[in-house]
Amino acid sequence: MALSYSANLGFLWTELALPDAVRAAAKAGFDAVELHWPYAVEPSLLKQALAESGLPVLGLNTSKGNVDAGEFGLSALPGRGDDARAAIDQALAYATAIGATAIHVMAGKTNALEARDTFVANLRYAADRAAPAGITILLEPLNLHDVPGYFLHDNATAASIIEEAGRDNIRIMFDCYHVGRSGKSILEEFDAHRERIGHVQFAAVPDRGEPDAGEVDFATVLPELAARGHAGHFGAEYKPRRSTDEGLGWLAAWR
Ligand SMILES: O=C(O)C(=O)[C@@H](O)CO
Ligand SMILES: [Mg+2]
Repeated sequence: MALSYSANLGFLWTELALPDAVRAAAKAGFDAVELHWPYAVEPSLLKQALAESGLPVLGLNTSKGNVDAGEFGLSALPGRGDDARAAIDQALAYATAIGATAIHVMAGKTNALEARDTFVANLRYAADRAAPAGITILLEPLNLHDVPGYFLHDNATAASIIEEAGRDNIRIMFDCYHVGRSGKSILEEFDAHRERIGHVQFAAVPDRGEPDAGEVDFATVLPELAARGHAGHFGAEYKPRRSTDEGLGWLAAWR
C-alpha cells in the first residue's frame, strides 16, 4: 500500500519563505503540506504557491499567545476566553483563505482546576464555527519533556475531552513522536484511539530528527498504522539534523 506524506513546513525548509517552502515540498515529492503558525505571510501568496504546486494544505495551529511570557496556546487557560476565541477565529479565517482542512487548537500550559472545562468550551466554539466550512478541529497531546506544563499530554485525556465536547468534527492529532517520547507504545496507543484520530505525525524518537534513525522503526510502523486503519497522510514533522534536502533519503526509500 502506497503511503501519502505531508511536509510540515513549521520544521522543514524553514530557511525559505513559506510559499517557496511549499514549492520545495512539491519538488521533493511530498503529497501535501501542513503548517504551524503562518500568520505573518499574506494568505494569497500561500494560496498561489499551493495552486501552482497542486498540493493540498492539511492544517495549521492556533496562536501560541504571548510567547515572551512563555505561553504555548490559549484554549485551556481559564480567564483567557476572549484571547482563545480570537485565536480560533484568526485560524479559521486563515484556513478558509488558503483552503486548509484542519485546525489544531492549542491547549496551552496550565494545571488550573478549570482547565478542562475551559478547553471543552473553547473546542465547542471552534468546532461549531469550523463545521460549516468542513474544517476539522484537532487537539494534540504534547510530551512533557518538550513542553513542560502543557495541559494536554496524553491521548486518553484527549479522547475523553472529545467525548465530553460532543462534536463530530473534533479529532486527535496523533503525533508518534510525542507518544514515543512519553515512553508509550505507538501501536497500542493508536489502536486504543483509532476511531478518534484525525491526523498522524512522526519524527525520530528521541531526538525529533529524520525518521529513518532513532528508537522507532518507522519504515515498518507507518505501514502498520495504515494497515490498522489510518487512511490519511502521514505528517513529517521533524527537525532536520542538517539541511532538509540532505535528510530526505527516507522519502525516496519508503515510496
Ligand atoms: O509540536 C508539535 O508536535 C506540533 O504538532 C506543533 O503543531 C505544535 O504543537
Ligand atoms: Mg505534532
